[in-house]
Amino acid sequence: MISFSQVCKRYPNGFEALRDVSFILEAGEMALINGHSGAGKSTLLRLIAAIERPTTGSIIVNGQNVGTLKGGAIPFLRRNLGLVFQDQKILFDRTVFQNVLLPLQISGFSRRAAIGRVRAALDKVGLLSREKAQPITLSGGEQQRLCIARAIVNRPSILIADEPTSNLDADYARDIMDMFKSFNQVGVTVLIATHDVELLGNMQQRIFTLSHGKLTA
Ligand SMILES: Nc1ncnc2c1ncn2[C@@H]1O[C@H](COP(=O)(O)OP(=O)(O)OP(=O)(O)O)[C@@H](O)[C@H]1O
Repeated sequence: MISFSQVCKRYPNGFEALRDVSFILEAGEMALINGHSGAGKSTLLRLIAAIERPTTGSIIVNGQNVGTLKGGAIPFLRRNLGLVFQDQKILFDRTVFQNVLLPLQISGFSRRAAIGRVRAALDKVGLLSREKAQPITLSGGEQQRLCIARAIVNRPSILIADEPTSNLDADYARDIMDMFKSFNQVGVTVLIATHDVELLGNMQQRIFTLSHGKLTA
């Protein structure tokens, strides 16, 4: 469950990116965050992952108060979060398999225990047959799938994605959205920021709209 209560985020330069934002996303729900460029979508997602801290208000993620979490507890919070953020670069000097293995190695899995999980994650995103490939040989849509495999390999209870369909054509974008829906259908809580209004037209999910840092719907 993700709960925001009267959250404000003011960056050090004084800019107020989020103002009095409150909402609850129940465990197992899926929602989209829509809004103009600069509306605060990425800021909201970064707060959930404790990449940024709220200035005021409280943010509860899986029962933990993320705003006051000590630095040492953050890796444990993130283990339960699958993050698909644009600044998480693919490692182009490693294979597809090795890219997905990395989060498990960081979590301390033995290679033997990790192999099955990596293959299961690649299978879910349709990239199992490309496990030995170099990421540079993947299409844009396949690279995005690789990022998703990397986000889900830890089997997180919450999946958060920032503009996961940007730069993809409509068919690929639909595929990626269908993938998120299928994760949600097996119980994962999913929150996706997108400004792709065309995509929103096809979605049955809850939609939060941000405008100049305020939740308007
Ligand atoms: N570290 C920062 N310091 C100062 N201002 C910031 C910082 N990060 C973001 N902002 C500002 O906060 C506002 C919200 O940014 P954010 O990236 O959350 O918007 P967004 O809705 O995700 O936009 P986009 O769709 O363009 O990615 C913007 O005006 C941005 O310039």
